[in-house]
Amino acid sequence: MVNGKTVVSALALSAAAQAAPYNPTRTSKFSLNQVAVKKSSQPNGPSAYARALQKYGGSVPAHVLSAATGGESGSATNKPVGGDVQYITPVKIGKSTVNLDFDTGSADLWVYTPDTKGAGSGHNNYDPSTGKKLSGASWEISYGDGSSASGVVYTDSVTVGNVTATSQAVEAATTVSSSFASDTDSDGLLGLAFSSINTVKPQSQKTFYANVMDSLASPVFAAVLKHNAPGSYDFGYIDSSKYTGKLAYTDVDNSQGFWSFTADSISVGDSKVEAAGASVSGIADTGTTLLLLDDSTVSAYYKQVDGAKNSQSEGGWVFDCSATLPDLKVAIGSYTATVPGKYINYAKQGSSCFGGLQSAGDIGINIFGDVFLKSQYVVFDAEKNQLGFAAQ
Ligand SMILES: Cc1noc(C)c1CN(C)Cc1cc2n(n1)CCN(c1cc(N)ncn1)C2
Repeated sequence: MVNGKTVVSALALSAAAQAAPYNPTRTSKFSLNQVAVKKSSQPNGPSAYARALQKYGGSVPAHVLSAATGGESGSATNKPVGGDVQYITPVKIGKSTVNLDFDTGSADLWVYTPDTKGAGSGHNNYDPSTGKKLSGASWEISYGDGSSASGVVYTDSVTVGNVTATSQAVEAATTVSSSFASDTDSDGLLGLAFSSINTVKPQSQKTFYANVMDSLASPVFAAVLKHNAPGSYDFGYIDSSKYTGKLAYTDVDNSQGFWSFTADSISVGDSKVEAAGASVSGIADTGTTLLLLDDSTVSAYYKQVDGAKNSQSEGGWVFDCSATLPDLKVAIGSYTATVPGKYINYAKQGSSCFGGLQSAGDIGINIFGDVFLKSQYVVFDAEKNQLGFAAQ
């Protein structure tokens, strides 16, 4: 998680495995929900076609949806790397294709170029020859784990799935910290937080989502992160084939630039673990690997795990790898999001296993990172300022 002023810590394990070369995006066929296919008095073939497909539960190809609504939509496949440490998605920028970490906790789209110092080899570079230099502009960002990057800015065409921002600010790194330089799984980040925390100076720039929102069939995107399996980022539509039950919507507080929401309670098994009756606010953050909650909630959770201990030497809560971990239930209005206990057995670490639920420490806010998000289909809606959750 990042905000313009301070850096917040996000525990993450970087056991980054080498990412296999990554095949390009395919737009996916999908069944439609929530995207009104306009009925009109004038004949509209694509609308009639989309409605017919929908009527019988068929999937509506993105190009048909586009023609029917006049709006863009598309889906890009993401892939977990390093043991669910991060999720990378192919993005076309100008004539380059790079694999980016989509991050709903920050608002800068930054990439490597051949001029990036210390980046070494192993990254796909953006070739800025297709871009237009944003004269006098610079950026500098630091993240929760102390990693950082900085550089200059171009504008260029950026395509995710088959959705294109024609003049997107592309932040070219001249310097990156060592943890990025050695992370050959990721060629940079694509920020999906609110543009208010974009770090470009003297004039902050809009995120990819902010730039395409008005051209989308529906002004939303959805994050589908999975445990150890490919998922997707869907732009401009909601794909009801990717979740069960109904989407539960909740208000977003974007005053700090984040997708911040409030959970009414958190329970382990049948007992509530947060201070009785206290609600729990936090941010939906695809760029943070783990689920970070307040100390008391985390302690109460691991109290239910035999032998769990908060180890200084191991860097957090660890337990015997054979332990059975209880599910964690997050009540959001009348909906309960359930994080399976097995997701909280995050990774083997020495003779123990390291918890996917850890203390948020002195961050001051809770971070619903990938360990939480990979149990949910999450709709991000900046027009209605709301988040939608449903079980994957
Ligand atoms: C990804 C990742 N996550 O943990 C590690 C380690 C990695 C890979 N690592 C070697 C390099 C790295 C570090 C970060 N990233 N990539 C992505 C952005 N980071 C965030 C985003 C955000 N919303 N909140 C906090 N940090 C920190």
